[in-house]
Amino acid sequence: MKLLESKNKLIVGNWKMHGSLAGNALLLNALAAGAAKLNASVLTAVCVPFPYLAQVQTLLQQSCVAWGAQDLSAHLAGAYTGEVAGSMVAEFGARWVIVGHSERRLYHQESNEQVVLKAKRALEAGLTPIICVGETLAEREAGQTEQVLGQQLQAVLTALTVAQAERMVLAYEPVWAIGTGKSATVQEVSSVHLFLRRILAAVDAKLAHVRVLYGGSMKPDNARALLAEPGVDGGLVGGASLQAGDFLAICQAAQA
Ligand SMILES: O=C(CO)COP(=O)(O)O
Repeated sequence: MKLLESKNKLIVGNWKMHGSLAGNALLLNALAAGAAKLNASVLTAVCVPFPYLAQVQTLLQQSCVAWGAQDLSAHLAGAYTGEVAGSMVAEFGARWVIVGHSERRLYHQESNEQVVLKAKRALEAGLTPIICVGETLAEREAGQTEQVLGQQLQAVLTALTVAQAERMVLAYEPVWAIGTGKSATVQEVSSVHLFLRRILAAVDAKLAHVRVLYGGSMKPDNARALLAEPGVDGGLVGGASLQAGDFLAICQAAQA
C-alpha cells in the first residue's frame, strides 16, 4: 500500500493569499466534483489560508481532495501573537502543510534553521510537511543552483531522523519560475530532481520513496511533460490552482 501510494502523483494547490468565502465555495465544489472522476493514480490537495480551513473541512470532507495550510509556527504554543500552531491546523482535518516556501524565506526572512523547526513541528502534529527548496535567478546564473539546493536539503536531513524524513515531501520550486509564467524546462527539472534524489539516497536508501514535487508556473499546457519525468512525483501549483478547470486539467495530466 505504501509503495503503491509513493508511486502515485501528488498535485497540491497553493492558493497563497487568495480567496473569499463565496469564491472558495464555487472553487471547492467544482474541485470535489472534478476530482471524483480522476483515477486512483493521482492524489490531490489544496493548501489554503488559515481562516478558510474550517470551510475547506466542511466542503471537502466527503471528497477525495485533501487539504492543508501554507505555513505553521515553529513553536508549539504560547505567547506568539499572530502565529498558528501545527496542532491547530491538524484540528481542522488538515493532512498537509507547506514549509519554507520561497515567499516565506524571502518576505519573512525564514532561515534553513526555522524551516527545519517548522518541519519538525508539522511532523509532531501529524501533518506531512511539503518542504520547499529552490534557487533564485541570480544563484542559477552564478552556477550555484546545486550548492544552494544542497544546503537547503542538508539542513533538513541533518535535523530530521530517517524515520521523520521518510514522511516528508520535497518541492523543488525555482524562485525565478514562480508566478512568472516561465516554467523550468523538463531538462532543468529532471537534472535538479536527480540531484536531490542523490542526496536523499546518500543519507539512507529508505529515502528513495520521498516524493519530490515540482512547482513554478505549472499549467495545463506544460504539466503533462513535466509530470512524465520519472523523478517528478507531482506538482505544487500556485496560480493555476485558483481555477478549477486548470487545476483539474493538471490533475488529469498526472493520471497514469
Ligand atoms: O509558488 C508556487 C507554488 O507554491 C508556484 O506558483 P505559480 O504556479 O503561480 O508559479
